[in-house]
Amino acid sequence: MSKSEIGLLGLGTMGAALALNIADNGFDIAVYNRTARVTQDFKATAGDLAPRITATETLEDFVASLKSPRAIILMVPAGEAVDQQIAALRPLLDDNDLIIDAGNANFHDTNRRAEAAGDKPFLGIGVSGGEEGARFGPSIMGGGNKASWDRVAHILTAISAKHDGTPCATWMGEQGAGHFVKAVHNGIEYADMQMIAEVYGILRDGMGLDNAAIAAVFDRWNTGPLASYLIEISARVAEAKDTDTGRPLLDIITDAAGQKGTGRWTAIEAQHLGAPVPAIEAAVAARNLSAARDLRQTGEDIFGGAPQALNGALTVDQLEQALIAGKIICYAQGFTMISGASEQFGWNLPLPEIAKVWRAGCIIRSVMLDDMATALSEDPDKNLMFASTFAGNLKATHGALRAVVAQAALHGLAVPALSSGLAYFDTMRTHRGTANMLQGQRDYFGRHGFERLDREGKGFHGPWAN
Ligand SMILES: NC(=O)C1=CN([C@@H]2O[C@H](COP(=O)(O)OP(=O)(O)OC[C@H]3O[C@@H](n4cnc5c(N)ncnc54)[C@H](OP(=O)(O)O)[C@@H]3O)[C@@H](O)[C@H]2O)C=CC1
Ligand SMILES: O=C(CO)[C@H](O)[C@H](O)COP(=O)(O)O
Repeated sequence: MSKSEIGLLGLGTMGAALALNIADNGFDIAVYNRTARVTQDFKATAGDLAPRITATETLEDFVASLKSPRAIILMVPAGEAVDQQIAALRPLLDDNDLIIDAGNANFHDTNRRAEAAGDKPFLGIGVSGGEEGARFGPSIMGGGNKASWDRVAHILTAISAKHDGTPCATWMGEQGAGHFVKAVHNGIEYADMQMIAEVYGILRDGMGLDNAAIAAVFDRWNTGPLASYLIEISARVAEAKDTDTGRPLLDIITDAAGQKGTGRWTAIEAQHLGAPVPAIEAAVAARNLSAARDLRQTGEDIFGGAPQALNGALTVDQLEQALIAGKIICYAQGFTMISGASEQFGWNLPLPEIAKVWRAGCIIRSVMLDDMATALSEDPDKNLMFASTFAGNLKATHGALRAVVAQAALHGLAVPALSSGLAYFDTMRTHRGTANMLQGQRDYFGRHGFERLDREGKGFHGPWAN
């Protein structure tokens, strides 16, 4: 039997879809899964693609079924599972065989694994698009040794999404660069989803729209500047009916969000980098608070439920404008963070290419990313809010964002991501800020010293110093 060009370990939601995508693009692939029955079922249901798939039930057979030098994709949960599989595979592999971690790894882990691999090839690649993207074309953010990327680039570009014919698969930089970019992608995903959820809350609780009407609003927005995968699927979620009860699905989904950690990694790393991403931080906090359902019930019992009807205080068009502004502000934060990491880690991350690779296939794909790619190509170092296209958009929309945040506050409708975005925007257009007070306080209690506007130098103290 002829040997396969590539191997894939981990036939869960993403791995199975990715393996079919690889086979569908004409590559012979060997697969292995910890639970052998899953492998058997996978091959049995692969239909026309089955002849391209070699199903194996031991790691030894898996490795033996691959062409040398081998390339093996891991698609298992982040953390220990990746380390376990690397440890199990390495003794069976030759020194120039390539291991590719294609799951959502913390980039610090990827850096560590790349170090530990030494001269043995190792890549960490971020894959986005959910199950459908993995099956028919994900967005791929590669990281690690460039020569190793080049060995498999023909496969990764073939299986990736295409935007106007351009593959959405790009090498981002050494070591954990690909997983870092994927984490920021997911952080932006969290913020984008949170802002849509906040607007959904206003439509539902503030304006009294039913699910069908909310779906119609999202569908309409999906034909304008907000056109994106997340707006599109929000309409589908809003209109869905539960197959058991026939009730609107949204009405029976528990209001407690799960999370696997990528948004949290992004928020933590942003703090380390000193490149804050408040919209993403607000989105992570909102997920954490959503999970505290009992506590929220206690709050409602004590204070009464917060949401009140808006009685015409806002229009649906203002919500659309607010979401446009919030989205620009949130992406400006994400790209600023990427820029900070690029400098800090010496990665030279290609910001315009990152915007391009997110234009198709991934969860945050949207028409706006095309304009972002253009703006970043013109000046990758400029905060996106200040690029002429987006400055123009913000001038036209920030009034609506302000109205939405203000009316939401007055009517007990929590909008943490939108309001943090507005605060970021206002902070970033205020030259004379308020940190002079912080510096005065720090000097008062700790002799930390301050700089003066009227003199050169550092380490000045207030009159309390003596
Ligand atoms: N779902 C999504 O939308 C996306 C997920 N990802 C990332 O892709 C990776 C896989 O996710 P997903 O496919 O959703 O996960 P699933 O839970 O669907 O599948 C997990 C797979 O990993 C295997 N596995 C779990 N633990 C181990 C272990 N200790 N050793 C060996 N194999 C193990 C499972 O095998 P078994 O059958 O034996 O349990 C299964 O094949 C994760 O890193 C995830 O964050 C990335 C983008 C999108
Ligand atoms: O990477 C992804 C999409 O890009 C995964 O779907 C990820 O699981 C989403 O994150 P979380 O589970 O924390 O919501």
